[in-house]
Amino acid sequence: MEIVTITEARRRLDGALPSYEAKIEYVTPNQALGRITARDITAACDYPPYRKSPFDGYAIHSHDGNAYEVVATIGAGIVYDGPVAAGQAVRLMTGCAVPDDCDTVVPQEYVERQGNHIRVTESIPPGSNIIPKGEECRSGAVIIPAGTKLTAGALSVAVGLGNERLPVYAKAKVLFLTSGRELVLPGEVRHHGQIYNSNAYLFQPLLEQYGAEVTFYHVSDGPDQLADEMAAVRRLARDKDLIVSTGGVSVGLYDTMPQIYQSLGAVQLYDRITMRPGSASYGGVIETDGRRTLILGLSGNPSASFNAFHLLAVPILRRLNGERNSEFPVVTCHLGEAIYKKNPVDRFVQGRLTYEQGQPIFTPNTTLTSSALLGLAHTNALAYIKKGTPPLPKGAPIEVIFL
Ligand SMILES: Nc1nc2c(c(=O)[nH]1)N[C@H]1C(S)=C(S)[C@@H](COP(=O)(O)OP(=O)(O)OC[C@H]3O[C@@H](n4cnc5c(N)ncnc54)[C@H](O)[C@@H]3O)O[C@H]1N2
Ligand code: MOO
Repeated sequence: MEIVTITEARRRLDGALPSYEAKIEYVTPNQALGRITARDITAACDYPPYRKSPFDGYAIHSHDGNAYEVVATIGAGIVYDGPVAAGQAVRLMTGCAVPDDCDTVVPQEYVERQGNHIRVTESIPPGSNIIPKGEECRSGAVIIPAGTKLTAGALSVAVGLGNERLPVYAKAKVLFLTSGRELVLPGEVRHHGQIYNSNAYLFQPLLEQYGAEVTFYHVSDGPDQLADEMAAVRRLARDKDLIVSTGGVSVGLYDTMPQIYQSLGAVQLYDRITMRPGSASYGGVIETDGRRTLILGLSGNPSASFNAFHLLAVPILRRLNGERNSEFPVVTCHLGEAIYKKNPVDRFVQGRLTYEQGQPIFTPNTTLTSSALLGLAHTNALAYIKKGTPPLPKGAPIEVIFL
C-alpha cells in the first residue's frame, strides 16, 4: 500500500499530466460559455462602429440661432444618408447613426416642435452628444486575451465586436464510473440493503461544471460481471484524458476498481492519502501509444469523495481544459461553530462560507463523517485543519478553500 499526503498526491498527479498541448477548436458563441480561449480574440470592427446618438432627439447641422427645419425621421437601424444643410435637423432615436453632415445631437427634452420646425430651448455646444466611432475600441484590438474563461460578459463582448467563431481549448474527455451492487438509479426499485446512486448526480454535474465531456458507466462489482466490466471500461477509456470513479477502492472483497485499472495497464501513483475524510483514494496513469489517461479512484462515501474531487480532480480538469489558474481561492475566516474533531491527519471540513457584518464566517456542517450526505446540499467551502491541530473553538481563525 502506498500512502501519501494530499500534497504528494497532487504532485504525483501533476507530474503524470501529459505535457498538455490542449487541442484547439472553433465554436459558436452558443457553445462557448465557460470555455477557455486558446488565442487572443480581437475586435472585427470599431466599437461603436459608427458615430452614434446616445439620445432620442434631433441631429442638427448647427448654425447661428436656434431654429431648425426637420428634413427626415429615422429609428435605430435606419440610416439617413441624404444631405443636411446648416439650419436643418434629422429627428432620430437612441442608437441611430448620426448623419454625416450633422455635428450635434439635441435631446428631445430641449426642443419645442411645431410642424416640421423645431426651436432648441437650451444652449447645446456644437459637437455635443455624439458617441465617436471607435470610442471604446478600434478594429483589430485584443478584446479578450488567450487563457480567459468565457463568462456571459466576455461572450457579449466577443459577439458585440463581430466574432462568430471563438478559439477555445477542446473539452477534457472524462470517463466517470460508479461502483457497487448496492446502488440504484432514480426510477429503479430500491431493495433492502440498497441505496440511491447519489454520487452519480454529484459528479456527473460537477465534471460538466468544470468543463468535461463525460461518459458514464456503472461497474456492478459482482465477481461474475468482472471480466465483462473490465472489457467495457477498457473500451470506454480508450480516448479519455481522465477516469474518475467513486467507490470500490478500499480493502473490501468487492473493491475492484484498482484491479480493473491494473488490467488496463495503469501505473499506480498512490493508493491511500493521509487525510480525513477521503483517505481511501487511488491515483494512477495509463500510457498507451504516447497518450496518457490519468485515473482518480475516489472513495464511495459521499463526503469523502466530494472533498477528494475538489482537491484532486478539479485542478487536473482545469489544467486539461487550458485554464491557467488551477487553484481555488483561500479565505481566512472565523469559525461560526466549534469543531471538536481530533486531527491525527490533515482534515478538510465541509461547511458554508458566509459574510456577517462584512466578516467571512465559516460554519461547519452538522455531520462531519466521510459517509455524510446531507451537508452537500449547501457546502461551498472546505476548511483546512493541519494534522495535530487540537479541537477548535467557535471564533477561531481558520483557512478556508472557497469552492
Ligand atoms: N477494513 C477497512 N474498511 C474500510 C477502510 C479500511 O481502511 N479498512 N477504509 C474505509 C474508508 S476510509 C472509506 S472512505 C471506505 C471507502 O470505501 P470504497 O471507496 O471502497 O467505497 P465503497 O466500499 O464502494 O463504498 C463506501 C460507501 O459509500 C457508498 N457508496 C458507494 N458508491 C456510492 C454512490 N455512487 N453513491 C452513494 N453512495 C455510494 C457505499 O454504499 C458505502 O456505504 O471504506 C472504509 N472501509
Ligand atoms: O476515505 Mo475514508 O474517510 O478516509 O472517508
